[in-house]
Amino acid sequence: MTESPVLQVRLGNIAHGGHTVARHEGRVIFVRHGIPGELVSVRLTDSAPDAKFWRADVVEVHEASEHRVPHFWDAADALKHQDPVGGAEFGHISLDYQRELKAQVAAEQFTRLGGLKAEDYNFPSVQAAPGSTDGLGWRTRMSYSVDGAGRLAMSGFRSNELTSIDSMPLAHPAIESSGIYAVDYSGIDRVEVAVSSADDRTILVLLSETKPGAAAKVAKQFPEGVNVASFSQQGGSAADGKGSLQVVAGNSWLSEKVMGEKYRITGEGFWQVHRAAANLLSERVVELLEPARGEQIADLYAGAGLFSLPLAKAVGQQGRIFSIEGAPGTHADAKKNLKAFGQATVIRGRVERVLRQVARDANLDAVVLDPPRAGIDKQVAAELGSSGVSRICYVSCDPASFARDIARLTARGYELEHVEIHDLYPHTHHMESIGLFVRR
Ligand SMILES: C[S@@+](CC[C@H](N)C(=O)[O-])C[C@H]1O[C@@H](n2cnc3c(N)ncnc32)[C@H](O)[C@@H]1O
Repeated sequence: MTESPVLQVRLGNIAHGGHTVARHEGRVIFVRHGIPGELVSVRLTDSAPDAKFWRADVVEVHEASEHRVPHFWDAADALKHQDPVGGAEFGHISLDYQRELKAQVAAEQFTRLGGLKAEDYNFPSVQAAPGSTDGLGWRTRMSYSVDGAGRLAMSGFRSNELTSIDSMPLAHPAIESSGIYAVDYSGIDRVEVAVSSADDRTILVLLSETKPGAAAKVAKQFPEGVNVASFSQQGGSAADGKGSLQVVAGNSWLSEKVMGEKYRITGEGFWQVHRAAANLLSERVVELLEPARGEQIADLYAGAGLFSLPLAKAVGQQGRIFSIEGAPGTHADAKKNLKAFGQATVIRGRVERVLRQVARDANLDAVVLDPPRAGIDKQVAAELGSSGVSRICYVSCDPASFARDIARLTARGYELEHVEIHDLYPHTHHMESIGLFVRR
């Protein structure tokens, strides 16, 4: 096998996706694991002669940034491993500077794709989430592969090569101390682990079997009290209704508590990952949207009803909430979570298909949008525009699709009145934005 070429480059600005931008003989190279301003050697990972740009990973640092710190996790350290595991790609940067870089990426996306003007806008800084100050231990949900020897493993940043692991410092301490790394997972190909942030203790392990009966054998190795469910894939995931969950020990769901209300979340159903996220986002959505008694509000991409529930409380019995979610398992959770609220209509369906009818039947005062990474469909922006709804609160986990949707909503008569960014994914390049749009 021939080794990929190594070049020496000076790293430029940060780009969306967590790369820094370098140039070599006129060609742009997107470089991982570096910091703007550093002089580094990089190994080319994508370098087709006719490609518009190349990709590369830092392998040696000649002039380090003042913001460089030793990576907290050996398995993810690009200076120690040619194919470090993914999931902590900013771990070599000080936490404060990670946030500064994220703010630069967001401002660049908001101006370039969103059409906002820097002179008219006070672009937000990125706020630390409440809780830990070192950015570790925040993940209440983890997903692992299993290697050929039956051990928990993660894939390389840029490959499917598995590296077995015996810790993941971003995982919640209860996950780290649950004994999951000492178990033999033979006959299993994926392991999902979740901890309830209601008590910071109750663990649910979801096992995807390649061999029938393997989950029961694995479950015997866990300490008492760990909930275990098996998940058999029939061409999909439990969340899209194509698989089935079976309890092996305990329950196949976890309880959560947010703003004093209880939620039930099944196995693969969606729930926010950062331990502070559900509370923080619910509080901010309610504060920004200011729901009033008697109002009608649609919660689109509603998940298990995280925002629908406090909104239902705020609008009261004279108001109406439409909670719209596409994944059957998550929708079933939303139905249970909102059962006590007669003012809530819980609808299973794709927003693109359902919104028009809801907007026609109701008299919507406000909308919450919390779409997946791809953002909202063009048609959804058009329907919001013609519905005439006066306030839209948009929660986004991707600044590029959010910026594109800022432009779409602006073109449909909305103005971005407020935007804020939260660091709900420390030590990665990801960030969570919340925007409030008002009708002009
Ligand atoms: C980022 S999550 C937000 C969920 C919820 N707001 C929360 O914070 O817990 C996005 C949700 O949208 C759902 N979803 C994705 N695409 C959808 C679509 N086209 N129509 C309806 N729901 C969709 C996913 O299943 C997921 O539950």
